[in-house]
Amino acid sequence: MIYPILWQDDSVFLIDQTRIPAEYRLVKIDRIEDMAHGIKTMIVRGAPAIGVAAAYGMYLGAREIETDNKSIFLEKLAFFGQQLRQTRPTAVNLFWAIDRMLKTAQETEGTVEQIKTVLLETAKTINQEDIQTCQAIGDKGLEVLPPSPQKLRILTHCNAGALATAGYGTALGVIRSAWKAERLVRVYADETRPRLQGAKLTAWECVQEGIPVTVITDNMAAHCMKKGMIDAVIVGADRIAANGDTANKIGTYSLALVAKAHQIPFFVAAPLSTIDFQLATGAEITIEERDFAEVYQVGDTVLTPPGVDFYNPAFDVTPAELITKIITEYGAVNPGDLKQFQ
Ligand SMILES: CSC[C@@H](O)[C@@H](O)C(=O)COP(=O)(O)O
Repeated sequence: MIYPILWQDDSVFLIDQTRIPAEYRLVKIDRIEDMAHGIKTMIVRGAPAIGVAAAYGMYLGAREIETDNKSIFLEKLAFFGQQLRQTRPTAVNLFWAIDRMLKTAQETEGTVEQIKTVLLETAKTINQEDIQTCQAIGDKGLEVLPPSPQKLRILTHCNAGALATAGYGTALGVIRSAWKAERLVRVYADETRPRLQGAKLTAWECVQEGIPVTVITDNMAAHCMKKGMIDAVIVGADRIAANGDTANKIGTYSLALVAKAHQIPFFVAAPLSTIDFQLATGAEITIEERDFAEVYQVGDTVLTPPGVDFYNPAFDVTPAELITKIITEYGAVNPGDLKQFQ
């Protein structure tokens, strides 16, 4: 099993996702600044993984605070929370984890040292819970996959796998469960421009587990569907509004449109911590815009002539009506029925 975030010898170790598949390297993180940098530069990425990393980041910040005074401690901890909140705006799990750590600190009785111990335990719990949640999503997802054909060909976008969570994955968790249940014949992985999480990370995870995987460029999906090569689409999510509108990696929306045009079921797999009930619709979701360099170059190779303008939104919002089911750890529901989880 792949675990992208490990707590060992009083430090956090992250699998450096900017290096895979060329190199498997662990980065040791001891300070909150380094965790904030790791999230911002995508050494760790994927909504649930960012949440788990932020939880450990809050503990790393907490242990740097030198005071016995609880009010001063809480004030400094809130400041560290602000630092982490500024790393990436779209994945709500980041904010969810920071808020949970702050609430735990506020509600814990005892000395500052005791609160620090409880915060470490809470970060470890968030880590463990996420692995169990993903396994539950995998099992629940299996129940709603199309009954035929027996062996499915599933298309996914970006990486919503073990690397994007504490382990097992959401969309790729359902795919893993389908593989174990002998309901899967092949994964089609969109390469996912501009950062190529599909070509690099999803393909790497599938190869690790011996799951047959075909990488296609993003603009091949409609063609593959028309040729009858795809039975279902499963993607992850970064933030889901109360009405089921779903922000996920850029390109997810067009994939949902072409799936609808070909009458192919389109599933979103995500934990409840990805649902933001404070937002009525997806129009309110903040979309991260990233460095233009991600668009104008691949590796060190510049693709475009000088004098060109660029636009680089990292996510888009798929309207709820294009989503067949949202698969959570408590079961799969119609996007309009999320309120039952509030
Ligand atoms: C289980 S991860 C779900 C999403 O976070 C994933 O699909 C995605 O869009 C990741 O984006 P990234 O920019 O790589 O963090």
